[in-house]
Amino acid sequence: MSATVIDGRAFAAKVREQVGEHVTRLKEAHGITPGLAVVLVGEDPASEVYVRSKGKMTLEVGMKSVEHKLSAQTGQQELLDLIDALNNDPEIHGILVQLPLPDHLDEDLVINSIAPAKDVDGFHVSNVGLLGTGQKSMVPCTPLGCLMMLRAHHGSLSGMNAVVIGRSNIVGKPMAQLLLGDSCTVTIAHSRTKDLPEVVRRADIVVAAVGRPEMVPGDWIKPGATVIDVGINRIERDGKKKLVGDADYDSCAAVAGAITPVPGGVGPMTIACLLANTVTACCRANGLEEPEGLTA
Ligand SMILES: NC(=O)C1=CN([C@@H]2O[C@H](COP(=O)(O)OP(=O)(O)OC[C@H]3O[C@@H](n4cnc5c(N)ncnc54)[C@H](OP(=O)(O)O)[C@@H]3O)[C@@H](O)[C@H]2O)C=CC1
Ligand SMILES: Nc1nc(=O)c2c([nH]1)NC[C@@H]1CN(c3ccc(C(=O)N[C@@H](CCC(=O)O)C(=O)O)cc3)C=[N+]21
Ligand SMILES: [Mg+2]
Repeated sequence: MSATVIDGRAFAAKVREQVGEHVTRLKEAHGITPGLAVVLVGEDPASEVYVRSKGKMTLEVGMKSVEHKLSAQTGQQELLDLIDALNNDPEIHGILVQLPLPDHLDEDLVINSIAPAKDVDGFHVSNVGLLGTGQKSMVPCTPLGCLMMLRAHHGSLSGMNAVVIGRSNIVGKPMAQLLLGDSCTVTIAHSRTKDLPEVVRRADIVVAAVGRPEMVPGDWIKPGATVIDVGINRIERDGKKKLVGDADYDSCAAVAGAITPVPGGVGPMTIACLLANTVTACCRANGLEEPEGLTA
């Protein structure tokens, strides 16, 4: 048996199409164009690729896209002043500050200076608290994209055993919250977890968000389980540059029931959810009914 490949690229295209329809409706019925601002500090080449692709897709769905590229030496106050200006700009509905920030900047302080209603990453402490207590919030894009694919594949997730490998604030922890919200029995594993293979073997759903190339082998996977691979790792093999996930794709696909590939899985869904969150933020800011099916 071989796994169903969950096509994140195709799924993301459908989400963007829905987002585009809402953007058209906002423009035609209300004269409003949703706007997203992306702030990039320093010149990490991988981040620049990602920021460019976000900008392109933002324009494709008809939204306004603004990029602020600041030098790696940007001071904390300068960055806070820019965020303050974006917070007060009525044409901007979503603000994303690309992480990680250079070491001299206080990431928590910067993220928490974004107006929660414009925090389309869902990283502000007030959105984290709202998500954790089951209240309406902005939901982090990567976990939201994973949840959408899981719901589409399984229908209900109720009662399933989910193991999330990784406990970061941007992926692992919010992913666990969303799975709990859908009534999974959730285990969060991390670098101190004892006997990780045994823990993973109990999972009906495995979400790998570790940042270690091909760390999860097929013999950790319960036959028929669903593997969601969040990892984006750039490696070189046989002299060629390659992008691989945190799961060893071939051996996992041989035993899993379903699996997301890298590239073409979670990554494109992350960007589609960013656009979805921007439309949601725009609707909320204007007291309009928000799109259905585009949030948790
Ligand atoms: N597709 C997408 O859209 C996105 C992809 N990513 C990718 O996802 C991956 C994870 O990102 P992120 O959450 O930011 O990473 P972090 O580095 O912030 O967190 C990694 C987590 O993995 C855990 N970990 C590390 N080594 C092991 C191990 N040997 N066994 C078990 N757990 C381990 C760490 O544990 P501990 O806490 O104990 O240190 C930590 O909790 C990366 O590859 C990143 O590039 C990230 C964001 C979006
Ligand atoms: N504030 C903030 N929010 C983020 O959401 C955020 C961030 N900072 N910092 C970096 C990580 C990483 N991330 C990715 C999103 C999409 C792809 C993506 O589209 N990947 C393509 C491949 C792209 C390629 O070829 O390089 C794919 O998987 O198919 C990758 C990585 C969002 N992040
Ligand atoms: Mg980190």
